[in-house]
Amino acid sequence: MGIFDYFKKKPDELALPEAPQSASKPAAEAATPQSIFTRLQSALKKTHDVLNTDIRDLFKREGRLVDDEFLTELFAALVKTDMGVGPANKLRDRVKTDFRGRVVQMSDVLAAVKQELRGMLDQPGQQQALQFVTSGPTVILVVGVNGSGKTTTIAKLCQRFKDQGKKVVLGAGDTFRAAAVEQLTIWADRLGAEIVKAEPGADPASVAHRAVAKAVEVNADICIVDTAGRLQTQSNLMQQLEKIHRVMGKVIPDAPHEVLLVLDGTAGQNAISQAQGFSSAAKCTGIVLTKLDGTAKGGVVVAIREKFAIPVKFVGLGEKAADLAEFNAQQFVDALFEDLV
Ligand SMILES: Nc1nc2c(ncn2[C@@H]2O[C@H](COP(=O)(O)OP(=O)(O)OP(=O)(O)O)[C@@H](O)[C@H]2O)c(=O)[nH]1
Repeated sequence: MGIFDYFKKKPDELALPEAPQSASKPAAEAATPQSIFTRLQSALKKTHDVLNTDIRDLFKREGRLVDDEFLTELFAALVKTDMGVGPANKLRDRVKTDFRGRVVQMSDVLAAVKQELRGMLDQPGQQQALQFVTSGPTVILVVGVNGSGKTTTIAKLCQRFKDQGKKVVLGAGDTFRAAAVEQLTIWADRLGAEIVKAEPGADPASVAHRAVAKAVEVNADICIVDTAGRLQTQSNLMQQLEKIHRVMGKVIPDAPHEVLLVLDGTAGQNAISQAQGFSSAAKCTGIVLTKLDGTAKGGVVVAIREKFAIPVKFVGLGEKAADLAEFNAQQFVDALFEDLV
C-alpha cells in the first residue's frame, strides 16, 4: 500500500504516517540518543537475528579453533546480511590475522569484527551531517527510484525541521503523478509547511525553480524538493535531474546544497546498483537508506559505505514521521551485535 492510501483511511485506521505533533514538540518526546538506539535496534532486529543465530552456531561449543572451516563459516554468516563479498572478506581476514590457529571465545572474535566494521562504516572526512547554509534557505533535492520512500522521507525531514523551529517550503516536483502532489500537499498541511506545486505534467524544473524562489521570498530556512521516481537507465529523466539542478542554481547560485538519494533498504544489493547511476548524474551528497525495519539485509549499509564516496546521512526505521535517524556507525554496529557480547 502506498503512503497515499493511508490518507484515504479514517483517522482511527491510520497506523501511519502518524499525525505530526504540535509545532513545538514537548521536550519529553524529543528523541534521545537512547530512544534512537532502541528504535535502531528494533529496526535492525531481522538482520540481527539472522546474523546472531549463525554466529552463535559457530560457537556452539566453548572455545573454537580458528581454522579454514571456521573462517568460511564466519564469511557465510556475514555475507547473508547483504554487506557484500568485499566487506565480508575484510572482516574474515581481520579475524584470520588476529586468531588463526588459536582457540578463541566468541567475545574475542566479535570484538575484532565490531572494531573492523566500525572502521569500515566510519569514513572520516565525509560530511555526514546535513550541511546548512549560513544565510538564506538551505535547498535539499530528493531523488530515487519509484517507491523507495522519497515522499515519506521528505515528510520525516520536514517534521524534524519543524520540531527545530525552522520554516520549511516543500516543492512537489513529482509532476508525473497527481497522487504524489496530493500526498505532499496533505503532508505540508499537517506539518504547517508551505508547498509549491503545479498541474500534472508540468515541467518539474519549473516547480523546483518556483519552490526555491518561494523559499527565498518567505525567508524560509529550508526548501525540500520532491522528484518523480526514476531509473538510472532512463536517460531523459536523468537529464531532467540535471536541469532541475541548473534551475535551482539560477535562484541561489550554489543550490541545491544537498541532494539526497533515497534507497530502499529491502532491496539489499540492488540498492547498490540503484545508487551507482544516481550518484553521478544527480550529484548526490548523501544517502537515506529507508525501510531498514523491514529487512534482514541491513548489512547493505556496509556495502554502500564501502562502494560510495557519499555518506549515508539518515536511515528510515519505519513509516512514522519520527522514524528517521541520523546514521551513526557505532550505534549501528552495537545494534547489530546486541546480546551477543
Ligand atoms: N517500513 C518502512 N516503510 C517505509 C519507510 N519509508 C517509506 N516507507 C513506505 O514505503 C512506501 C513508499 O513510500 P513513498 O514515500 O510513497 O515512496 P516514493 O519514493 O515517494 O514513491 P513514488 O512517488 O512512487 O516514487 C510507503 O508505503 C511508505 O509508507 C521506512 O523507513 N520503513
